Amino acid sequence: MAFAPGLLAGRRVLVTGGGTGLGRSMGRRFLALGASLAICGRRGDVLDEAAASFRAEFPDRPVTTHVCDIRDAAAVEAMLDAIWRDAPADVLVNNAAANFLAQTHRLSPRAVDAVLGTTLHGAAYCTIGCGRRWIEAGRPGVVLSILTLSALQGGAFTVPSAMAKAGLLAMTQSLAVEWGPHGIRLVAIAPGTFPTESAVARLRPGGTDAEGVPLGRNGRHEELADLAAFLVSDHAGYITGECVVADGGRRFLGGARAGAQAMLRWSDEEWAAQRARTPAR
Ligand SMILES: CCCCCCCCC/C=C/C(=O)SCCNC(=O)CCNC(=O)[C@H](O)C(C)(C)COP(=O)(O)OP(=O)(O)OC[C@H]1O[C@@H](n2cnc3c(N)ncnc32)[C@H](O)[C@@H]1OP(=O)(O)O
Ligand SMILES: NC(=O)C1=CN([C@@H]2O[C@H](COP(=O)(O)OP(=O)(O)OC[C@H]3O[C@@H](n4cnc5c(N)ncnc54)[C@H](OP(=O)(O)O)[C@@H]3O)[C@@H](O)[C@H]2O)C=CC1
Repeated sequence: MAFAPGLLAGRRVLVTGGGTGLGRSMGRRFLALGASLAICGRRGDVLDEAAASFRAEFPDRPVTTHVCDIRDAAAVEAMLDAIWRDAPADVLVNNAAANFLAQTHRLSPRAVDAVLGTTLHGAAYCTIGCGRRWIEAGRPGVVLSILTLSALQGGAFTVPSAMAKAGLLAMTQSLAVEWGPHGIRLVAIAPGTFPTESAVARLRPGGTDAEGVPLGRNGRHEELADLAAFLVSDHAGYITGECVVADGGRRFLGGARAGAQAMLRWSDEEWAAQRARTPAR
């Protein structure tokens, strides 16, 4: 571990989508650094399994689970009320997101809403709900949003996701100003490829080789977790409104997202096959 073990001692962190993938890896690192953790998602069994694994590894660290569809603003408020009843959260990590590969001209309104509803609206509800509580109580706070490279450079075939993540970047920059006087920091990470079961199935039909990555490999979960821990800690106390890219240099090799060049030539059959192998959730 790269940091002093007590780096996040006494901090209460809420990670949306913290039962799987990168959210789970970040949550684990926050616990290891002394934080207590709340995780949310739509599937209670997934959250319970993650919490059991956390408790087995960190028996003295509090972990709570919250079944919550963040697309539902009232459900987000109810979750935040439940968390605050124990004690106020200090850190929010906007990690939950929805995404799939699709040709944009074929997206239905419901498909657009499915992505924007979670990735943009859900993160906005969580951020505003935490910010309002912090400001009313005169408490500081930190919001870390997990973006993607497409927030910075567009993302063909994942257009609603790119739109949503770009919106979160605008939120980060805007609220850094508006909420700065209240001692609230907003920071973001734009990860390159950090393989997770869900993202591989949805977004990398051809596998996860590191083509187009100057450093020659994909990201490791512990590298993202280290960066997240630093950014939410007091060591990053003068950083706000900033987005840190962790992509092994991929952004500088060319514009198109890895894989998009081949997708430009996919047939209708190949798109149908990709749709068929994309898990519903
Ligand atoms: C390592 C890797 C590096 C990857 C490197 C690149 C990284 C990119 C950065 C982003 C990464 C991520 O976000 S990774 C995170 C990915 N994780 C997730 O997506 C988890 C959550 N996702 C989900 O729950 C589902 O996939 C999702 C469809 C979004 C929502 O599920 P719901 O049950 O709410 O919705 P559904 O009822 O199934 O579908 C709603 C509508 O969307 C349509 N729809 C559903 N799937 C569709 C599809 N594939 N193509 C077109 N349209 C689709 C349906 O037909 C519906 O429209 P109608 O037919 O009109 O009714
Ligand atoms: N993996 C990668 O290479 C990259 C990932 N990212 C970003 O990292 C983050 C995590 O991605 P990753 O770990 O790969 O993917 P996952 O699919 O594993 O993570 C998404 C999590 O969000 C939860 N979630 C989805 N929709 C909702 C909702 N409506 N309400 C509440 N929770 C929801 C899911 O749980 P449930 O389904 O139970 O609700 C799941 O736990 C995302 O923001 C993604 O955009 C960015 C760039 C690259």
